[in-house]
Amino acid sequence: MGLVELLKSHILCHLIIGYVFLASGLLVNLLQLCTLPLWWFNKQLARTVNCRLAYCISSQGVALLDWWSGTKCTLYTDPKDYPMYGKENGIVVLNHNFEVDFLCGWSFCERFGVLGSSKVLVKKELAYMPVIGWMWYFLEIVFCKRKWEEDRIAVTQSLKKLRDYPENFWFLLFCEGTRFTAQKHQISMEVAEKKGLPKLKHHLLPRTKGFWVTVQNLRGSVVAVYDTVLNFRNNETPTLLGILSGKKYHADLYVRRIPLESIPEGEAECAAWLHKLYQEKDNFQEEYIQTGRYPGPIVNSPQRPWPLVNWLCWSVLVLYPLGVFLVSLVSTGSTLSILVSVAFCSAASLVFRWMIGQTEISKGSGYGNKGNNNG
Ligand SMILES: CC/C=C\C/C=C\C/C=C\C/C=C\C/C=C\C/C=C\CCC(=O)SCCNC(=O)CCNC(=O)[C@H](O)C(C)(C)COP(=O)(O)OP(=O)(O)OC[C@H]1O[C@@H](n2cnc3c(N)ncnc32)[C@H](O)[C@@H]1OP(=O)(O)O
Ligand SMILES: CCCCCCCCCCCCCCCC(=O)OC[C@@H](O)COP(=O)(O)O
Repeated sequence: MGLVELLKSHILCHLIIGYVFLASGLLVNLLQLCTLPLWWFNKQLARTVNCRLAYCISSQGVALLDWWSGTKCTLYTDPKDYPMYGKENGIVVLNHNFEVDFLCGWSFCERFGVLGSSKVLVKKELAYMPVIGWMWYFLEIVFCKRKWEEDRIAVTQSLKKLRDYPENFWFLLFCEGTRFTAQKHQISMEVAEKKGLPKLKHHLLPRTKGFWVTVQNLRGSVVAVYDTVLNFRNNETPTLLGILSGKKYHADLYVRRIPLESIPEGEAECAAWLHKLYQEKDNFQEEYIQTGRYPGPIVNSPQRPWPLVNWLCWSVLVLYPLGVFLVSLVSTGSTLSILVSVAFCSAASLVFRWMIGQTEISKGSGYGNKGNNNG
């Protein structure tokens, strides 16, 4: 292990990264709160400002993936569709097998200039997470309880609000509704059998209601569905802790652009369309496993320097006062103030570790397991 690798895996570096993320993130959350009065007299300006502020937070995740760990993300897509990416609104349908799939998604959003405005249908539990969850509230992210009877009205209302969004956005849908585990897969295939649907080898059976309601409510403002499949080379299953420790991975993303007008309007027809899409996704996944690649060519989608610039700026801004504070604490501080500071830092590290824990599949929800939500 070289010196740089050793340094990247050192806990002190992780604590510094965590501190920069939490301190800058909470500061941005505070700035977002200050934009509230703006919503009353210029809503579109408030939305644009919030997209820029959100970029300050989510691009730190991209900097960590692209610049700190050096993870590469390769894009397979039709070159004639490439110029449309980032220039139109799209619904992204992605497989949900990896703990860092959201970071790879963010990395692609960044490359196409839609990171600040990116949207997702996300489980309600994440709304309460400091920094990210609070940022999402101001971005008008759509939250769901994964209970259709309770979600139907709230999700529809949130989607309708996005119709006049002033920035281009990608709306991410993990239609499987939860991360893939062997047990959830077995249960969902029992459901597939009961419904007379073909079995999927690499995906859970998609939940169709969220997709249908999204397509219905965003018709006219969203132009296409991006069917996407994500995998990592060498059968790796990356973790956020691995990335934080500087471990380099190689992601391959397949993107297929499907015009929205080709998707049926009726609920049953739309659900059948989605089931067929997942059968095709399953075939792309199988092809990747067998050959190490997807159909179609690789298209170069270069990284931009802005996440790194953003990260460095925030680091200077929040590390300088910390340095000044620590020096004065050591030189003039009482034992009590030193103890209080140590306790505060320990609490902040625990919060950061808890946030990382939210990405871990082993700590995932029981949604989709037997006896839990229609399982
Ligand atoms: C060029 C590059 C392009 C792209 C780059 C890629 C990506 C970048 C894009 C954007 C990035 C943006 C942000 C990313 C950042 C962070 C996001 C991170 C993660 C958060 C994600 C989550 O939180 S996922 C969890 C929440 N989301 C969802 O659940 C969505 C899917 N779910 C639905 O749509 C659901 O329908 C619902 C949530 C709306 C409602 O849930 P409910 O459980 O009530 O669902 P249903 O009513 O649909 O389910 C009941 C039906 O399902 C059948 N059933 C029963 N058991 C099962 C089972 N085990 N598996 C499958 N189906 C089952 C049941 O029989 C019912 O059938 P019906 O026939 O009656 O419908
Ligand atoms: C320097 C920057 C550091 C960035 C690190 C950010 C810290 C962690 C942020 C956590 C962001 C939360 C996103 C995780 C989302 C996720 O993957 O949710 C899973 C859900 O889909 C399904 O849940 P489940 O049913 O439990 O599988």
